[in-house]
Amino acid sequence: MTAGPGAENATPAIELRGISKAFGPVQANKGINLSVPRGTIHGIIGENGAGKSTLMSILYGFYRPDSGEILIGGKPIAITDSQTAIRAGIGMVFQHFKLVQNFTVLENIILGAEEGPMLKTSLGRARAELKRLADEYELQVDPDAPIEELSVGHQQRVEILKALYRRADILILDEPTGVLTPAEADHLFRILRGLRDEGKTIILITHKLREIMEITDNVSVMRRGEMVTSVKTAETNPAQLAELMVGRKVLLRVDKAPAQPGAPVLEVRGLRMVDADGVERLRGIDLDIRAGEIVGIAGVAGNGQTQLLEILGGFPEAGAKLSGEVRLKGEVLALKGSDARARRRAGIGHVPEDRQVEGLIMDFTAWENAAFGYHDAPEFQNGPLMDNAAIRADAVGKIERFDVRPPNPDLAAKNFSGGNQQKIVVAREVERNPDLLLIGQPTRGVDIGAIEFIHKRIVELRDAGRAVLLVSVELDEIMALSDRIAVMFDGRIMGERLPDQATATDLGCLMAGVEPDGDAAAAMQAHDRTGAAR
Ligand SMILES: Nc1ncnc2c1ncn2[C@@H]1O[C@H](COP(=O)(O)OP(=O)(O)OP(=O)(O)O)[C@@H](O)[C@H]1O
Repeated sequence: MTAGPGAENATPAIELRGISKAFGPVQANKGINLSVPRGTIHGIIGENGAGKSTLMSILYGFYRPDSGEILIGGKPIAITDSQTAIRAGIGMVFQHFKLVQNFTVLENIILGAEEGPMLKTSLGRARAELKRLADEYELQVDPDAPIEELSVGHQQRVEILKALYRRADILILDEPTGVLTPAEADHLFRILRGLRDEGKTIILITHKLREIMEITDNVSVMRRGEMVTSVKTAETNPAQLAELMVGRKVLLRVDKAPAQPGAPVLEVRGLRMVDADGVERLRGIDLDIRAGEIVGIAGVAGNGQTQLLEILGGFPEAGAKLSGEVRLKGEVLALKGSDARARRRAGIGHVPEDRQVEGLIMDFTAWENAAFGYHDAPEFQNGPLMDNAAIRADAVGKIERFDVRPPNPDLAAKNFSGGNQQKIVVAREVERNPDLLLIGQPTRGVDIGAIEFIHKRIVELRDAGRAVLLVSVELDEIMALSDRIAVMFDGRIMGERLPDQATATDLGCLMAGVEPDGDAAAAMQAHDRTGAAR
């Protein structure tokens, strides 16, 4: 890939010199130097906790560096807050969007821009400007739709539009494709290339080496707070980047023997769910998982996978009406009410899709979170009391075995990087050796070294004769891990495939609600419709 037109310009768009930042004993950034040429897409990669988000938060004025200098367009600048960053032409699209959910698209776009260049614009002019940007950059969204009614892909469009509305020249995107469907990710990349080609500078943080190879001009690698190297993308390859990131060779595929399925562990019959608004989310699910097998559920987010996992895990949405039958090792599970702890006691481990909301209590420490849901287990009791020393000792072992960084059991969950938070949840659930492991988006936001590790643990659990239900929007992950693939669309299972017989096109059609023999155009339309749904 060649660099965009502005790449020859000698003054870099961004230059960081000797940036350092510590959080207590953790040195998140150590003397970072980085130069990003104008009109290029620059990838930043690194393991979880390497310091990428910290560095970008410094650039966006969220944190002040302890030392070092920032130059934008060759001029030194003190970025004391995000308003200063915005005035310097920097826009940021966060991993967890910062939109006001019950405001409309237009309201979100103008919110906070009052102090910016659009100070005196009327709402009418703002609307016209939004339409112009949306047309020019193919970022169509309904200006009057409340954010909460948009799919995540469309919410991300709003974030990008918001930055463009503020005349951002430099756009930072933190893990932008983690929540997108493959089609949405392709669309995003087309937009980023367009922005680059008109001279804007883009920084892309991602764990996906495929994306780095596909879209970036240059890539910088961080490791343990330091900048290891910056290279031209055309002059490197995924294996080399993986090694630079992790400091050792990484297996970029899953190594597993054929499954040897045993007796049924999970049997789901005619499971239906109507949510509190009367919308039917599950329309009669039949699904079996046997001991020693991994069944992967593929599908575009929002087609009922979340509800299925939540119901099986024992915490259905409030007000949901459920019917059908679920058996675990032959025993019928009560569908009424919500009792995640009872499900865990019955032998169901659960790594929820959204670790920050359902998997962890963010203000609690790592050691408390490592036992969360199991704290009433006999080994954690001392007479009538909880044995905190035992819980803590157990957590220390998990942190060590799962290489959670920093290995500090007393740190609050919120102060770990996303990938390390995920390791805490996975360690807690996998190490209980459950009969059935429910695992949703296990490697979202997780670095490749840790992905390799988490995938290995899942396969080991299977090889120990356990059943695994995997839900992931990453088709690669589904194909690599599953012994059987079920595709969900609109609350139904559209079909099942064996991974060695399934092609991405075949699965893509089923994910769009169309039998693979069906009309391709209808498939695409259906796919677009699901993209717009929640
Ligand atoms: N507010 C904070 N308080 C304490 N420690 C923090 C804080 N923010 C970040 N850290 C620590 O700083 C280090 C760098 O974290 P950072 O989020 O920058 O990593 P990252 O490379 O973006 O990781 P990921 O890929 O998982 O998002 C980590 O060890 C993290 O635990």
